[in-house]
Amino acid sequence: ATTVGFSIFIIGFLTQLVTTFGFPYSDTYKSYYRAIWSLFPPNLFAKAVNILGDATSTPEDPGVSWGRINQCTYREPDCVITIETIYKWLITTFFVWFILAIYFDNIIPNANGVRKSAFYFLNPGYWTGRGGTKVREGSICSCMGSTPPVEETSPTDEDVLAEEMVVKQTKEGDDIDPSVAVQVRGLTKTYPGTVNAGCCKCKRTSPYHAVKGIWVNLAKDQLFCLLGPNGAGKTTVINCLTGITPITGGDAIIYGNSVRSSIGMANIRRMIGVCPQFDILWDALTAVEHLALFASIKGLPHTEIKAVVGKSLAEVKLTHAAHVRAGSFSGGMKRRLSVAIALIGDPKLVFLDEPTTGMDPITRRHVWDIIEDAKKGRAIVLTTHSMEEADILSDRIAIMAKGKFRCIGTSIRLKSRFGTGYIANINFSAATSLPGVASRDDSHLEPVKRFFYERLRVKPKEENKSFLTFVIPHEKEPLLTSFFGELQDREREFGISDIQLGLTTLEEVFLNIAKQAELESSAAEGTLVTLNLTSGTSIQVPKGVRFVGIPGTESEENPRGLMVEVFWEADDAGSLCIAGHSPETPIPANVELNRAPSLSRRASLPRGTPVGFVIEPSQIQNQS
Ligand SMILES: Nc1ncnc2c1ncn2[C@@H]1O[C@H](COP(=O)(O)OP(=O)(O)OP(=O)(O)O)[C@@H](O)[C@H]1O
Repeated sequence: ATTVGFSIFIIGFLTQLVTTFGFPYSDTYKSYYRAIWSLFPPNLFAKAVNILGDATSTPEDPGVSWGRINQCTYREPDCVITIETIYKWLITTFFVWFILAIYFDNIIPNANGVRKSAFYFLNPGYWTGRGGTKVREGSICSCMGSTPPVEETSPTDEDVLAEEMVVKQTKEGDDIDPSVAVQVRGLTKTYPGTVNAGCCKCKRTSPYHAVKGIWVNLAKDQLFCLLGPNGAGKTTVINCLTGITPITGGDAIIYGNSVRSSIGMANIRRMIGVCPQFDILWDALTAVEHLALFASIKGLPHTEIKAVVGKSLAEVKLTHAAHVRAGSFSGGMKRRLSVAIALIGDPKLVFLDEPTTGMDPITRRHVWDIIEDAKKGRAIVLTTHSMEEADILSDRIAIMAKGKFRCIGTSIRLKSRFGTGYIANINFSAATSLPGVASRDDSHLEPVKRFFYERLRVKPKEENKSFLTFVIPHEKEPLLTSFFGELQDREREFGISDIQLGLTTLEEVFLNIAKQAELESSAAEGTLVTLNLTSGTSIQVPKGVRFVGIPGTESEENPRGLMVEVFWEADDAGSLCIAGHSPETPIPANVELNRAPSLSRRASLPRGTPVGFVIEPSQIQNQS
């Protein structure tokens, strides 16, 4: 901006200098030169100053009065322009530049690539406020704007497919269920890539398909949670639904308004509240000033603003900092203020993008209560990396990865479909587990471990002297009633103080889904990570793989070679990384071995790095 401003200043200075020396306001020059030159107001201003100078250079000169603004001074023998004409030109060019500024402001893409069509003003909807024009994205230069379409693929998950069918049916009938607040119809978003325009051609980085066709109905009075690893596309979905970034394909209908239409988007903006992922606050404004500003933007009557702001501040526990500038707030205080801004003015739809990031546990729970209360009478879309938050607040959850929904449903449904089963926690009474009382070792655990193994064929996942944790697969479900009945009857005999049975956690579901997505994409793209085996060697394995065969381990004793189970965890950024691996075990006899690399980009690997071969989990599970 500084460079542009400085350039305009230099150009203005030069053109005025040229005007002062007589160009083009004399008979020597054609009239169309003067017309073109006069389109730039500083040139006219320079000419007007010249005329005034000529009219007042000596005490005898008469000057310029209203009565003589249409007359030239005697110092101008070739009188081609008067002060009156200059006034007319200045007024006309003011309107011309003003209209052009509005026009270019509409058609030049903003920071997020949103723009209107070049002929938006020809659409009657623009003037009548009905229908509106289509919101466009990308540059007005065609070589910069074209992006390849997203490849259409059917969802592999039955619930995601069922949701898509429900939306498609209502879309065809165009009668949206009144309980639906938002209907997302095949939303796609492709970032066009960055462009470097050379003198002859455009150079661009490849486009990126951030969202690849999402179909979903979001109900009123419910909180819909979007989960997914970093880069899954959650924020992009929110940005598309709030009009921050234009959608590439599909549509979304929010309370009857399409996000593709400029008027629809204007209506949507009036009924939504947004807490963006990164706080957009003014350092110089206080908390009260922020809330009062947003309350008046949302159209709250001035008489109510003070009370509403006070209530909002109390809800997010910021009353003590009401008159403190936001620039001196801690990260957690800024998030709370952003949440309060999103909820002010009673919006019908609220987007909360990772609202509790950086909050301490007490404040976080308090904000959860606020969000829970806020569900009444509105729909909420939440993204979070906290599985606890998702579990507590969500009515429905969708897990996204690589721009697609991988699963959708209630927390219980996801846990029962994608979790490994049930978790049983067995706590032992103090008498048996306290050191020095009954036993110093953990021999009291053995009968229970045996009991679990004999009846359910499961070994403990975690153990210490006072508790055992078992993961029980779904397929053992029919045995569980009698099993736990018997365990309860023998509680005293085993020294058990407490038995807890629950579904596996949402975190486990999340990791399973993320792993599956990583596996798919690594197969397609060739993403490999190094697995350092405890035996000392290293192999490359596809990200997210569970069972992997180790090349070069075939021996007389183990003719099929050895394999390991790889354990994964999410790092702080939400990406999958290796947490460890199981001991190396012989590959079972009837596992089908496909040693051919399934990866397309082996050439990019360091030379001589062995690549583990993937063994389908179903083949291993069939063994047990
Ligand atoms: N303006 C942009 N131009 C190009 N690519 C972008 C742009 N914004 C986002 N992306 C890419 O789109 C993908 C999805 O990004 P998005 O921010 O929606 O992910 P997310 O699921 O919200 O991640 P996080 O959990 O880290 O917030 C990422 O790979 C990101 O790099």
